[in-house]
Amino acid sequence: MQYRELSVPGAFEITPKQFGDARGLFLEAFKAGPFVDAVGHPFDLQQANCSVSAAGVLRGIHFADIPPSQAKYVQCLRGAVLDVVVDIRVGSPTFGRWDSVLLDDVDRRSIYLSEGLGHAFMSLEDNSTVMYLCSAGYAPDREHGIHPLDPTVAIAWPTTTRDGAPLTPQLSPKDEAAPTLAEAEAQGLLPTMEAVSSYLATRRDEAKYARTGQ
Ligand SMILES: Cc1cn([C@H]2C[C@H](O)[C@@H](COP(=O)(O)OP(=O)(O)O[C@H]3O[C@@H](C)C(=O)[C@@H](O)[C@H]3O)O2)c(=O)[nH]c1=O
Repeated sequence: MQYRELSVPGAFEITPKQFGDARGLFLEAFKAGPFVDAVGHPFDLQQANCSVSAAGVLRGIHFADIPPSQAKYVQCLRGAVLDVVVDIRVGSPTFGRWDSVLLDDVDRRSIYLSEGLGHAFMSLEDNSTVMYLCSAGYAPDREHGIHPLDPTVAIAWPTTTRDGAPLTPQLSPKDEAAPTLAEAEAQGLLPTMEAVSSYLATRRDEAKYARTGQ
């Protein structure tokens, strides 16, 4: 299992080792040790989600108020999605930057997004099945969105499926009505880098105390 930090700090691509045999294959989908080594504190599992999406479905860009926000460890069990992380932390040196990982049933990668980051994905084929672990329970009143087609963020969403068929983005009414990044910032909805850093420092201190007693 290999962790690679993306160009948005706090987000990682995780590539598992797959063991194929006559029966099929096996892989470790999540492991606590490598996670702590890469991220600096344990993953606090509070909820696991699953969504199934037709080709072209575009979910996000979503984020939750901090503290505690909601960190996510995402994988695609069937089909393929382009999974995107957006730096929406006001004061971050990489504010507004996005990065992506192809999650599919071939390489079976995961992406981890720490607290305070924006998350979105587009399904690249029918029935793409995404499973993700969350560090906090769903709190609808604390969830927010940014329009995934905001031209300032300018995410390069795929225009075709893996087979080359054209894709039309399909958004929920809630995501269609979401503000741009600039509007969300003006409305005071975005997390600050300071709040994120302070929350993560507490998580790391707690983890160190649990390990060493000091
Ligand atoms: C996210 C969520 C939704 N729901 C319900 C609310 C609603 O009726 C239905 C669909 O919700 P949404 O339209 O918000 O689903 P969706 O657009 O798939 O939202 C998800 O998008 C991705 C990108 C994320 O990062 C997730 O955290 C989550 O925000 O499911 C829950 O009961 N629990 C949950 O944790």
